[in-house]
Amino acid sequence: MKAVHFGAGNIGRGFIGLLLTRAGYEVVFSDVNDALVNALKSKRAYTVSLADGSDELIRVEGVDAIDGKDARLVAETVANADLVTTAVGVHILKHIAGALAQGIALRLQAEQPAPLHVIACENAIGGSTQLKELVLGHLPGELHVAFERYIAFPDAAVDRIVPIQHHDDPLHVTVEPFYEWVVDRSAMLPGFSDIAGVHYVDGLEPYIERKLFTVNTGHCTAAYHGYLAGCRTIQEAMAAETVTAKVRGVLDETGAVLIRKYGFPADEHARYIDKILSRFTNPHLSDEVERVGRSPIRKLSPNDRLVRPALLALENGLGYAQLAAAMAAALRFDYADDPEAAELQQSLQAEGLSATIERYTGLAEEHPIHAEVIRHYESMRPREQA
Ligand SMILES: NC(=O)c1ccc[n+]([C@@H]2O[C@H](COP(=O)([O-])OP(=O)(O)OC[C@H]3O[C@@H](n4cnc5c(N)ncnc54)[C@H](O)[C@@H]3O)[C@@H](O)[C@H]2O)c1
Ligand SMILES: O=P(O)(O)OC[C@@H](O)[C@@H](O)[C@H](O)[C@H](O)CO
Repeated sequence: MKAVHFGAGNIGRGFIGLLLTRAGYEVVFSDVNDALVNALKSKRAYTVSLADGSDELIRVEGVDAIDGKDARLVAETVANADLVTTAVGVHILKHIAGALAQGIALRLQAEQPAPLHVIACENAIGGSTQLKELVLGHLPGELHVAFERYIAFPDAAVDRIVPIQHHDDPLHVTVEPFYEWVVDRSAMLPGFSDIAGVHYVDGLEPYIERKLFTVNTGHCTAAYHGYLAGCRTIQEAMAAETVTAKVRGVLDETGAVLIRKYGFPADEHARYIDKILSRFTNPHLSDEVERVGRSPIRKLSPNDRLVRPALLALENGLGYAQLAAAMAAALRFDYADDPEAAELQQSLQAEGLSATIERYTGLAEEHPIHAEVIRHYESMRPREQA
């Protein structure tokens, strides 16, 4: 069985590639980073270590790579694959959709096309569904019926903390021991053999919302407040009581929303939160706040980890003050090397606070959460300069 995986980065190598090879797939990575592609092509293997204090090295074999800039090669590889996965970043999906569509069009030329599953492993609600819409936009109308019949895009939730890597070996990756990959079975075609290690469910929404609004809401809260407090890593941020209180605060708010919406038992959800907090403080990981806070425009967008749970809280008469404080801290994330952070700072300067909140969060000036974000923003100071 052959899988094409878009994105040979941290989660691509440290989670999806590792799990798929263990499940018996040959994995061809498609990436635009020439150094990564060349190293994978020449070594056809890489190593993974677990951040658990052990020295164990896991060797991943049965991998190859192709140049993601070569659309024709990508399409041919997709045409002959049994599975396609992605971990490129949700904002990059539009850039891979064209070559993926070409590969799908090639498959659909066969008299009896082989079914294909495409699973986007991105931190987003409905990532595969978003990719499906992008791919459909590249396919002529006469292929749409066959496309719906033979190509499936089950949504997924993926969870494993993989920081930016700093090793001499550019392919080596250190990952936390914990992992979870949940896939929506209801969107799959008949006859698909389960991938060992994947948890299939019939409704993904509770899983993706629980993951995004707990792991990722808590994580970005630690990153943004930690950044303002001058912390370098999430581990440092979680050692600061003022930051952990804010992380606990947002997780209480999202927890109340999740319990109300999905009926998770409160004690079970409390254990889920504790487990996540212990993952953030893993002493064997060093995860920079700039990685976890990256792309603040995406993180402030209406359907993502801050605004969406705050809207759900408001709708249900629940609290959202700490979520609003995390949004305010995101607006103060002035890390110049992050293009989205730079754009936000520019908008704050040029348009002012209220217009920036409205433009990027979708919360209009008269919205109660908007006022709460302003209140917190004004009470915060910019990052202490080193
Ligand atoms: N790192 C984590 O802890 C983690 C955990 C769960 C989910 N995720 C999600 O996984 C995705 C990837 O995150 P990451 O941390 O691995 O990022 P990363 O930057 O390490 O990896 C992304 C890779 O995609 C490649 N890429 C960019 N444009 C491409 C293109 N057009 N075609 C092919 N490849 C392209 C990049 O070169 C890079 O190697 C994101 O959506 C992220 O939210 C990350
Ligand atoms: O990848 P992002 O930018 O959506 O979020 C940053 C981190 O919170 C994220 O990568 C986590 O490490 C990951 O989602 C854990 O499963």
